Amino acid sequence: MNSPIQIAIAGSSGRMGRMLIEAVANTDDCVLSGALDVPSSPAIGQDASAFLGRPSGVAITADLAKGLAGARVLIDFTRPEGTLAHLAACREHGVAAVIGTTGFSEAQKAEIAEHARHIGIMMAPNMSVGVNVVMKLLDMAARALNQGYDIEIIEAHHRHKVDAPSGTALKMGEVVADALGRDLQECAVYGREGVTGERDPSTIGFATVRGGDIIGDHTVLFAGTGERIEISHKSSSRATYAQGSLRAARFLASRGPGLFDMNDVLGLA
Ligand SMILES: NC(=O)C1=CN([C@@H]2O[C@H](COP(=O)(O)OP(=O)(O)OC[C@H]3O[C@@H](n4cnc5c(N)ncnc54)[C@H](OP(=O)(O)O)[C@@H]3O)[C@@H](O)[C@H]2O)C=CC1
Ligand SMILES: O=C(O)C1=N[C@H](C(=O)O)C[C@H](O)C1
Repeated sequence: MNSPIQIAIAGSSGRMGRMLIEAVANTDDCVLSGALDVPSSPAIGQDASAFLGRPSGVAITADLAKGLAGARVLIDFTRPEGTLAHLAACREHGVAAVIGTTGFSEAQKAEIAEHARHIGIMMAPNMSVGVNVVMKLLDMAARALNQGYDIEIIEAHHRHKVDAPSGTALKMGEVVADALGRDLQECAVYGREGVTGERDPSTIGFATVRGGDIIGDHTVLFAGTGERIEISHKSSSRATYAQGSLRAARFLASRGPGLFDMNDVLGLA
C-alpha cells in the first residue's frame, strides 16, 4: 500500500477548515501533517482535531514553514491575501495546493497562475461534484437558449460570507458568457436599483441574498417569452466541498506543476 498523502490545512479553525480536518481523519489514504491559522486565532497551539474528540498530535500554528513541514498538499479555504501568502510558502517548500478561497481580483488570479508554473495548484470556487456537473448543464443550456432568453444568476449564502457575488455564481456567469461568445466583464450587471430602464438582452444579471445559515444555493434563470428554465443547485452540507477537496489533493499528489480545475480532477474537461 502507498504511504498516505500528507495534508496541511490552512484556515484550520474556520468552517471549511474543520470540515476538512474531519474529512482527512476519516480517510485511510490521507493524514494531517500541519494546520495553519492566523496569529490572532485563539486556536493557535491547540490540537487541530481536538474538536472531534480524537487528537491528531498536530498543533495549530501561524508559522508557515512549520505548518507546511512534511506536507505534500496544502488545502486552503481562507481569504485571498492569506492564500497568496500561503502559496508563496508552498512554492518555497515544494508543496502543491488546493485552493477553495473565493473573492480574488484579476491581479491576484495572475499571481496564482505564476505560482502554478512552479507547483501544482487546483483552484475552484466550488469543490462539490454536483456544482461542477451543473456547470456543464449550463454550457449546454446557454448554447441551446442563445436567443430570446434573459439570463439571471441568483445566489444565497449564510450571514458570515464576506464576498459577493459568490465565486460559484461568478464562475456560472463565465461559463454562460463563454458559451454565448460574450465577455462577462462587459455584460455583467450586479444588482439593480432605481430607474434602471428596460433590461438589455445582452446582459447577465446577478442577485445576492445573505442570511442565516444557508450553506450555498445557486440558480441560473433563463427567462424567455412564455416559459422559463431554472437550473439550480442547493448545498445542504459542507462535507461535499471537503470530499471534492480531498479528490483534488489526491489528483495533485501525482502531478507536477500546473494550474488545474475541478474539470481536470473529475475528468469533465
Ligand atoms: N471552493 C469551495 O468549494 C468553497 C469555498 N469556500 C470559500 O472558502 C473561504 C473560507 O470560507 P469559510 O471556511 O466559510 O470561512 P471562515 O471565516 O469560517 O474560515 C476562514 C479561515 O481562514 C482564516 N483566515 C482569515 N483571514 C486569513 C488570512 N489573511 N490568512 C490566513 N488565514 C486567514 C480564518 O481565521 P479567523 O477566523 O481567525 O479570522 C479562518 O480560520 C471563503 O472564501 C469561501 O468563499 C467556502 C466553501 C466552499
Ligand atoms: O462562502 C461559502 O460558504 C461558499 N463559498 C463558495 C462561493 O463563493 O461560491 C462556495 C459555496 O457556495 C460556499
